Amino acid sequence: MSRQTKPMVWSLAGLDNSGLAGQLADVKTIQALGAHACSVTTAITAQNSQRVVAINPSTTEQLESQLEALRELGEPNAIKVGLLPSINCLELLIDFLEQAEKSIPLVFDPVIETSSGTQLMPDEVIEQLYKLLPLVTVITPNIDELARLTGQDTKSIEDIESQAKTLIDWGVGSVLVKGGHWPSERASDFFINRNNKFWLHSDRKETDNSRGTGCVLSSAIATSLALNYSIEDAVVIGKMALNQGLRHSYPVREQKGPLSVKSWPIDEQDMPQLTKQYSLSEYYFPSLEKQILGLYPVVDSAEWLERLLPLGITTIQLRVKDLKGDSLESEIQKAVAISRQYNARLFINDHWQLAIKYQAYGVHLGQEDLDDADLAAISQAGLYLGVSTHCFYEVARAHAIKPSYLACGPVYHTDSKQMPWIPHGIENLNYWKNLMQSYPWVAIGGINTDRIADVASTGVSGIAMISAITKAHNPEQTATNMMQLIEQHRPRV
Ligand SMILES: Cc1ncc(COP(=O)(O)OP(=O)(O)O)c(N)n1
Ligand SMILES: Cc1ncsc1CCOP(=O)(O)O
Ligand SMILES: [Mg+2]
Repeated sequence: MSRQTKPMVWSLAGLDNSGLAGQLADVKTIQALGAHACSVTTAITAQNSQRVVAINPSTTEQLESQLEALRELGEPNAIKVGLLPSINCLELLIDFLEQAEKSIPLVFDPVIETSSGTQLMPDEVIEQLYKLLPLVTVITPNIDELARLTGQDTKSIEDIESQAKTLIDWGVGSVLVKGGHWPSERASDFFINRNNKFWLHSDRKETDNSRGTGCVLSSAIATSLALNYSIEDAVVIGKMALNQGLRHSYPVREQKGPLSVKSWPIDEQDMPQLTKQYSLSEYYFPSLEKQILGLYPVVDSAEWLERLLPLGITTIQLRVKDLKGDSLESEIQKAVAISRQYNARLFINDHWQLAIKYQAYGVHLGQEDLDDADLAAISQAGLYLGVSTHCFYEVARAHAIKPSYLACGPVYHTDSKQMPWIPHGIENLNYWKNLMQSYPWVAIGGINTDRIADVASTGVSGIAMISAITKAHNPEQTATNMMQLIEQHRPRV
């Protein structure tokens, strides 16, 4: 008997008996992403791809008994809320959430109308929604629903941003405005909460079979929250599930059919591009193509380059945290000169202006560095770019920049830098590398002689480290051993 426990996600939504949208779409998505789905059916809607035949809201007794039965199973790890067809249903949900022992992540897809134009949520419920909003972790309106909820016209990108902010002011934790119906080249969604705001862009998928997109997106977000992902990661995973679902969508009896989510995201083509402003950048960073970065020491002085480059190391990073002004500039200038002498790829950490000034090979930037760096200037100067990533949100952000490599860390525990991240381990390193296959990957964090064979076996392009070399008893000997181990263990293609 398997003892594996799965998180539990409730779909509190309307049943669409044609299986195109609503609760059946939710349940299929939740299960495909690895959680256990439970249902509280708020209405039985009789529909097919052409029309809505009837909407039969569940009675108070039916709702209460479903909640009672599920409550005895234990509180859910997340709830996806869809159609709320009556005031009773809204009030029972609010009571349940207020009486819950802990705060339950709640994703609200405010389905007001079907895509064919039939109103599903009565006006009296829409008017009372303000009572639910402070209990909502994330709401996922489309443009029409955003306009209806805020009572304003949504005519521009600025309107989307300011109306989403209005929902935050009314107490919602986060808002994801779906841009699927917005007349733009890409399908771009806007996210905002009190700490962050960004856009998620994906190419539009040419298909008529797009029934249930909102249900798939919201239940994928709920499942990701149940699996303990942050809200930023959860919306990226949600968009990936949606894109995957669209790729596998199918017609039903030659009529418009549903999306089909098959599994946890495993394909780079489903990864959205994440930008802080609406527009996507148009600059370009050089590709490393088939070049293998190999052993990639991260050092804090030019003197280390003098010691390590004669060993045949081809990639190195200068990461200076304690110098400023002239002494910093002269260290970078010296390091660039030595790297040229050995024809090595020198990445400068953080100090992109000086990297441009002295024409280093490349720059390595973390996510915080990206906020201030002039990426257009780095690109124009022809420098290679490496970007640190730790999670879905950061990978999506890096994907919008298309750097020369992506770094994944910490792979193991590290004492060289304080970070909020749990180490990825080899399994997650493999996941990221297999997911984003068009990029060379660099592994970093806690890598040493004992662990380097496992890391090299993943096929990453570069293996970066600080302490295993700079704190070694004999750094030159250690680096030489590690280069041999990489050579022995890296997969041959
Ligand atoms: C190869 C490589 N990967 C990750 C980092 C970390 O960069 P960053 O997140 O900017 O943190 P600091 O190094 O600036 O502390 C790196 N330097 N190199
Ligand atoms: C800068 C950095 N970024 C992710 S892990 C790390 C530190 C790597 O140092 P070490 O190789 O000593 O663990
Ligand atoms: Mg940095």
